[in-house]
Amino acid sequence: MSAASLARLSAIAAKGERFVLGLMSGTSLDGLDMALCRLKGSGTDTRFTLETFATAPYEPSFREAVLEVFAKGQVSLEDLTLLNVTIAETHAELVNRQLADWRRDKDSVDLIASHGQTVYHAPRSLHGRPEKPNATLQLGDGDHLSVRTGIITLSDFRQKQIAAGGEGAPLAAYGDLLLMSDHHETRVLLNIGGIANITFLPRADQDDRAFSTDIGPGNTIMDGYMRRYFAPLAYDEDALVAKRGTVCETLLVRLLQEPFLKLPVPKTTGPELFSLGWFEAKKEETAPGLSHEDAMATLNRFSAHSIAQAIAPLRPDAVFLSGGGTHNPLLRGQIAEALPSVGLHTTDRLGMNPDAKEAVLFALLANELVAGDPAVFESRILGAPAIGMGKISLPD
Ligand SMILES: Nc1ncnc2c1ncn2[C@@H]1O[C@H](COP(=O)(O)OP(=O)(O)OP(=O)(O)O)[C@@H](O)[C@H]1O
Ligand SMILES: CC(=O)N[C@H]1[C@@H]2OC[C@@H](O2)[C@@H](O)[C@@H]1O[C@H](C)C(=O)O
Repeated sequence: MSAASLARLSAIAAKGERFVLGLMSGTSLDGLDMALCRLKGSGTDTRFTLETFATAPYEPSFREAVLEVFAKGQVSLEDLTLLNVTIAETHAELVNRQLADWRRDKDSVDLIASHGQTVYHAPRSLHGRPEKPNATLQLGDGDHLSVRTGIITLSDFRQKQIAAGGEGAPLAAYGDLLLMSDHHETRVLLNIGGIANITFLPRADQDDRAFSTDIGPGNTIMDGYMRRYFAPLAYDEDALVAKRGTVCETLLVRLLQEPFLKLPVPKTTGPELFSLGWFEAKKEETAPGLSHEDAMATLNRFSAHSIAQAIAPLRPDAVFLSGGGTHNPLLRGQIAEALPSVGLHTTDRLGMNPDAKEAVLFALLANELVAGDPAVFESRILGAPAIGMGKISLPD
């Protein structure tokens, strides 16, 4: 660790304005989201501008390598060890290429904020062993990213949150609270990625606390089904397949009986639970001969229904949508129909690009670690400790 790098870090912390590149690779494994953010100040005084955003799609071979271990109970330890480096090297290469594309010098980026790739999420509610801890594993080591890009990198944000008593996810509440809450409007921010999650942001005169929670599947089972039966398609673009099918009500009722959906909030989950295997077992029990189109129609309705069911009791004034599910017209339409008295918008309306939102949230967490005060979160978020998150890697 050189004194020069440490001095640079404290100079960055002291600046009035920082450029932070947020990196997010979610459960859909479609690519690396990169959000270059300009952040002024910190805490509730944070002012944010999205300078530019891009998603670099993954090569099929990279994606397959990740899928070898992704959300699996048993894997090769050698594969896992190699992937920790491969993911970081791949992300570093994508960052270097993207910065060149944007004609941004690396010295103009103060920090990288890297989420890494979740390969296994194991809160107690999922592993079911009360004597064991909450745990989660994100690969793509920050040291490799930092050395290969030459940029100070903050990474692995979830571990400290678990150490301080959380489940390590969702972390969205921290950023949403600082950037998106409103004095006069009770908001729900709904992100539909592989898994769907919400952040509840009560208006000032409400006694409730803010919280983030996973609520069930977004696209992950639909994507799995498409990859299995409609290869080489990786997802149901514009819901073309689901729109051709009819919902199987018996199967839908069976899917909605999943105990996770009834657990109190906040809670987290992942493709470890909501997998293609989970769905196919229930389909075999209730509707073995179902056509692929009907299966996709049922899955689409299931995501919409479980999402609406989680939001309705919160009685928000407005819901703001982000994530890849924003682009699925059938899913969006069904959510809107199931919540007739609530305005459903995308986060565009709040000045936030819906595809960039999660990458931005990690940039914001990095900004808080170097320049913020965790006390700003004290007693404000249910189930989420007031701490700064992220490990610091220096390039030399
Ligand atoms: N035009 C479209 N039509 C239908 N679905 C789409 C469309 N565009 C994107 N999607 C869906 O969005 C998914 C990608 O979403 P996103 O990038 O938000 O997920 P993620 O960040 O990987 O997930 P998570 O938030 O769970 O970690 C795709 O896999 C696909 O299912
Ligand atoms: C363990 C993990 O990576 N969880 C992700 C995933 O993707 C959506 C949902 O499941 C959410 O809990 C989380 O990501 C977002 C960014 C979060 O922590 O807020």
